Amino acid sequence: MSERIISWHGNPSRPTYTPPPGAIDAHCHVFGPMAQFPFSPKAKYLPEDAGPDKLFALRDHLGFSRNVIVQASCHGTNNAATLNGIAVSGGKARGVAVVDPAISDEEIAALHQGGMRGIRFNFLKRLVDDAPKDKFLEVAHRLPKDWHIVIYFEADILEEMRPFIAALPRLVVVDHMGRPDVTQGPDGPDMKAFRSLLDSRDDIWFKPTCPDRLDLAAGDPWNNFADAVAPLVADYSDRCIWGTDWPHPNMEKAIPDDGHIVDMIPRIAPTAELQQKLLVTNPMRLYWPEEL
Ligand SMILES: O=C(O)c1cc(C(=O)O)oc(=O)c1
Repeated sequence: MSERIISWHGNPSRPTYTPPPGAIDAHCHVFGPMAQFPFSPKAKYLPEDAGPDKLFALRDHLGFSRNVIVQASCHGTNNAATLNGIAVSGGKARGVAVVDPAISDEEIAALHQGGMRGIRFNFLKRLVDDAPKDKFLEVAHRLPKDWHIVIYFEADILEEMRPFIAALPRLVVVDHMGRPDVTQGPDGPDMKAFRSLLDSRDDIWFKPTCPDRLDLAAGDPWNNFADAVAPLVADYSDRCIWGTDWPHPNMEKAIPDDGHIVDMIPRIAPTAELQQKLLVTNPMRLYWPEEL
C-alpha cells in the first residue's frame, strides 16, 4: 500500500439547510498529518492528510459549532492524531478513542483528560484484523462511568452481536445504524431488526449517518436513505446523534458533497424540535454534559 488516497470533496457546496446554534458534527475523523502522526502499520487504507485545520474550516463552512472526532481505523490504537485535533480546537471538539484492550487505567484517565468521552469497537473485517469480544468487555468495565461505547458493525452480524451488546456496561451508540440495507424501506427486515435491538435496551443510541455509504447505488440525493431513516429518528428522537463522517474513509470512488450530506438533516428530522435534539441536546448529553 503506497498510494495515498483522497476520499473527500475539494470544494463542497454550502448547504441550503442552516443548523441550529450550537450544532455538533458528532461523527468525523482526522487523518494525520502523517509527518506528525504516522498511520498504523495495520491500516487498511492510506489517506492523504486531512488534519484539524481542514476539519474546522469545513465545520465553519457547513454552519456547525463543534466536532466529535472519532478515532479512524487508519490510526489504529494510537490516538495521538485525534487527541491533537481535540487539543487545537479551543474547546470545540471532543473525541472517541480506539484502544488496545490492555490499556492501563492511568492511560484511560489521560484520554479523558485529553477530551475523550467514549471508545469505539469496530467489527468490520475490511477495517480491522480482529475484534476480541471478551477483551472488549473487560476494558468496557474499566471505563469512566459517564463514557459510552461506540460500536460499528454491519447488518448481517446484528444477530450474533446481540449477547455482546446486551453485556456492555455503558451507554451504547451504534455507528451508521449498523449499516441497514435502506433500499428495503422503513419496514424492511434490516430496519425491523435494528428497531428490536433499540427496544432491547433504552440506552442504545445510534447515528442516522452516511447516506452516501448506505444508499450508494442510488446515489445523491439518497432518497432511499431519507425514506428509511426518517421514521427511526422520529420514533427514537432522544437517542440519536448526527455527523458528516468527513473525510469519508474509503469513499474515494463516490465522494459525497458535504453540503448535500448536511441537506439530508431536515429530510430525516423535519421539525425544529427534532433537529435540536439530533444536533444539540443529544450530543451535548454525551460529550459536554457539564454544560447542560
Ligand atoms: O465504512 C468505513 O469505511 C468507515 C471507516 C471508518 C474508519 O476507518 O474508522 O470509520 C467510519 O465511520 C466508516
